[in-house]
Amino acid sequence: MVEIAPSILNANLLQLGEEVAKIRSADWVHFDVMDGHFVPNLTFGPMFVEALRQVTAVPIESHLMVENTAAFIPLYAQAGSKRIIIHAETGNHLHRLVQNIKELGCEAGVSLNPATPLSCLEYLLPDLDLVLLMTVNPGFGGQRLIPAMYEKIKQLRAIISERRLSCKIEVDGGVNLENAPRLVAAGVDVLVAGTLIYRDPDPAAALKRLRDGVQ
Ligand SMILES: O=C(CO)[C@H](O)[C@H](O)COP(=O)(O)O
Repeated sequence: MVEIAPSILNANLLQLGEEVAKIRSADWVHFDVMDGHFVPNLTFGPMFVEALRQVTAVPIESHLMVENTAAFIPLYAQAGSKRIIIHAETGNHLHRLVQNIKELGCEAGVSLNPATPLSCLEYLLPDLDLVLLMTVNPGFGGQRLIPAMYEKIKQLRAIISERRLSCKIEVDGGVNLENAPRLVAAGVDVLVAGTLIYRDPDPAAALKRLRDGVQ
């Protein structure tokens, strides 16, 4: 079963509670944390996770697009994230950071920017619950998926299968109804979708269309 994780980046931020209520059939709420340094945009602090947790039963995954990853992990864990995803490009001690996430009781994911090779995860893959492959350069919603990422997904799927690992593959950026079946065929388990869902006048219907298109 493919999982769907709507990104609230392009939701109506003045009505965030209502916006999240519209995606109650989602598997995850994808929460984009940007610090204005690692990416050229700035978004939500941990208090937003805490507030959203009061109004939704859908688990929250926090995607930390920040430079100081070590400092932010505990804040987003304590705020109630079920999964924390950090960037390989930011961590000098990626293995230690992944262990920190797990010690705090969260699932651990590592994200790779489009230009970052899969090889940097060779010794870490068995420890991961999820690898998030960025299919756009992070920072903004509404970009086009980079076609070279299909091959990257296939290669990661082959490595996970060959090594008999249980780690899931998630993709983020430019997911739409046309490319979603191809992404799933390449080996994706979890689709992040922001613009597709929240730029639709009926986010619940958009979520259902995406799900129906890939099941
Ligand atoms: O991490 C992100 C941006 O860095 C967002 O989750 C992503 O861009 C959402 O993409 P889209 O709006 O294309 O669905």
